[in-house]
Amino acid sequence: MNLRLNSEFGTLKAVLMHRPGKEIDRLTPYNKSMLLFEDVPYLEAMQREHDVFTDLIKHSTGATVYRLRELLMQVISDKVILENLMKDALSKSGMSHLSDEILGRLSTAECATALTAGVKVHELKKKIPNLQRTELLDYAFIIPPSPNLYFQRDPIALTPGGVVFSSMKMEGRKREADLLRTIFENHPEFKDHVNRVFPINGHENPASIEGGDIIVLSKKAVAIGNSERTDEKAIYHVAKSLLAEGTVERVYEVHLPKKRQYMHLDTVFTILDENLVLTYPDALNAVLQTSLYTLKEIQDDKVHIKRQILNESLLTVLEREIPHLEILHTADGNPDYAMREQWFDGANVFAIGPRRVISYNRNIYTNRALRDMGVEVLEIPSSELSRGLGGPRCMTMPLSRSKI
Ligand SMILES: NC(=O)NCCC[C@H](N)C(=O)O
Repeated sequence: MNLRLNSEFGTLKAVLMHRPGKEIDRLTPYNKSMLLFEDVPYLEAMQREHDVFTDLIKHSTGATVYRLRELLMQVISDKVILENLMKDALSKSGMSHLSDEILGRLSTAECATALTAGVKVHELKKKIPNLQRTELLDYAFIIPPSPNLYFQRDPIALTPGGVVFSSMKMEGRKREADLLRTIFENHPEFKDHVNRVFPINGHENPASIEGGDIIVLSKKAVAIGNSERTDEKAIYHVAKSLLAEGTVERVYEVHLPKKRQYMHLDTVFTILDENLVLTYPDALNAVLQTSLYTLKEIQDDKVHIKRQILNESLLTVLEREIPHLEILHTADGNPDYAMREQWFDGANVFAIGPRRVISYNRNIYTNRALRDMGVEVLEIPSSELSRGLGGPRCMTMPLSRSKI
């Protein structure tokens, strides 16, 4: 599988998803904000909604749906990989020294759960009865949970030039990128197809970037949101690496308001066809300052890029990149409904093919506007999935699409 994507709307052939699991049950009214949720979801209902979503993708496209948990289990059957992941997960609570003891008592499936849903002290005491660490509270996490894992769009991104492994901004999501990177760099199905664009050197990188901020405009152009989650430093490095690779010729940095409802660029607009974009009303006209990175020269193996501040709206930029551009506004531009539906990711539909999208059923005015425009809209239930504030695009990581 060639891990590069040239469009946002080519017919879907393979996608990575994560069915919400025990990590969701870790959310309480007290930790939900820190873990980036608006409410405490009802896990079983959430799983039912997610199953509808997955089945719909399979039946409407015939695409292969890869499951994060299965890939993780396959990868951690290698003891060294598991040890590294476990030590790293425990390091956040200063407990790496417990790694061998934990690994000696947990099955592979239990390890996968520990790495995604976290582990609490009282749970560990059941497995390791002589663990008497009085300084630790029974209900404290020894490994923190990753309840946002079902938003597979964010820990990794595929571009025309290769793979970006995110460096997540928020503490509650940092470990997701480590899991995904370990999977893609070690799983036999993927490891030989990863051309890593970011991070460039080693694991540690102080810059932050999340997949939801990366939108492929065409084979030659990529837009990256400078947002609540993604900073200028990361964009610079990704731009440099992409431009040096040579497929992409233009990288746009789009400044977004640093607000939760616009947390990533894909909360503001998505591309549904070669010339159709769905967007929150006026977002493209707003003063979203945009910079353009292009390649200056490569001399003695040193890559030099040029950054140009563009005094034009994102709309003008998109019109240049996407010939005959048509713009569709969420809720057909009605300000109240657009605002309500923006909160539940109205613009964040998932394109499974040209003018074919999967959308939350709750965004009724946006879905109506899409259908009026001739877009096929497949709806999924959204009472629980939406409590984490992310839509169908956020929940999917396309790995392969038909070429445009
Ligand atoms: N691409 C996206 O916009 N993803 C949604 C992520 C929601 C998650 N609760 C977060 O705050 O990171």
